[in-house]
Amino acid sequence: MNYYPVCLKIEGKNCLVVGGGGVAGRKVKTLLACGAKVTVVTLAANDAILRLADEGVITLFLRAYEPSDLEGMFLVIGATSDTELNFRISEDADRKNMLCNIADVPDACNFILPAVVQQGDLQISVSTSGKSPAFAKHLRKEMERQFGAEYAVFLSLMGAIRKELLAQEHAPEAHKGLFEELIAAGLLNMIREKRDKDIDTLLGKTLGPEFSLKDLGVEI
Ligand SMILES: C[C@@]1(CC(=O)O)C2=NC(=C\c3[nH]c(c(CCC(=O)O)c3CC(=O)O)Cc3[nH]c(c(CC(=O)O)c3CCC(=O)O)/C=C3\N/C(=C\2)[C@@H](CCC(=O)O)[C@]3(C)CC(=O)O)/[C@H]1CCC(=O)O
Ligand SMILES: NC(=O)c1ccc[n+]([C@@H]2O[C@H](COP(=O)([O-])OP(=O)(O)OC[C@H]3O[C@@H](n4cnc5c(N)ncnc54)[C@H](O)[C@@H]3O)[C@@H](O)[C@H]2O)c1
Repeated sequence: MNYYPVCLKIEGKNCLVVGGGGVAGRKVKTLLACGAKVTVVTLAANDAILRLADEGVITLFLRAYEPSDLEGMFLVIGATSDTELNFRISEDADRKNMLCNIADVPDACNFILPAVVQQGDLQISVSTSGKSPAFAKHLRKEMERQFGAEYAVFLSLMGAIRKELLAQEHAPEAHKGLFEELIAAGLLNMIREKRDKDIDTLLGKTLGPEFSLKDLGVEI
């Protein structure tokens, strides 16, 4: 079976995590990093989760899970040590057509989590379709060595250029060529080697004199 890959926008959305141990803590962290409004329901919570609740960053209910906890939630992640409960959460979510991930129980998930390489706005997700999470992690670590901080700067610059061009006119075909030219000319390498003068020359030649690192507000 093929999983359908997506990038979910969960900013401002209510997301529920059931469980309060180390695994739940990791899921809470990634949900928060994507701007979700996180609620945790758990019998007991570890220090990291208690601290987030004290700081008002998450909503915490220290009690057993109830099906009504799913009301108004965009997605649910189950990370409890109770196998029977994990399947019950999955069935409740299924009845509501909700997104549901139960940590380490692919049969109870309608989405699974990939290993993620993150460098600024660059995200590379690795999934083995559940065949080997350990290998997904291994590839993530290998790629983290390959994709350094220059990719984050490169995407800031490409994003700023693209915003400017789109504001000027809507000509996707013309823009596409310009982006390809910048990439083919080795802009990424220039950033890696901090060749700011060469970058300004390339931007001026390809896009026009009004394009420079300073004008675009990007520091390398
Ligand atoms: C990628 C990552 C993301 C995350 O969890 O956020 C993730 N698992 C990670 C680590 C990891 N998990 C496990 C090990 C021990 C070694 C091993 O078993 O390989 C390690 C390695 C370690 O910890 O070192 C145990 C394990 N995992 C699953 C099962 C059950 C089964 O396969 O049936 C069992 C056996 C439980 C048991 O023994 O009973 C199932 C799933 N784990 C997934 C994701 C989904 C498929 C992802 C894919 O398509 O590859 C899926 C299907 C569902 C899900 O959980 O979403 C994260 C790495 C993050 C990172 O570091 O970058
Ligand atoms: N993906 C991974 O990396 C990974 C690694 C280890 C374990 N796991 C899986 O995730 C599960 C959780 O792992 P953990 O290390 O965080 O376990 P843990 O024992 O530290 O935490 C389990 C949590 O579930 C809560 N809980 C139990 N019954 C509950 C109920 N009825 N209602 C609400 N909360 C309840 C407990 O209070 C506790 O906070 C494990 O059982 C295992 O299946 C996943």
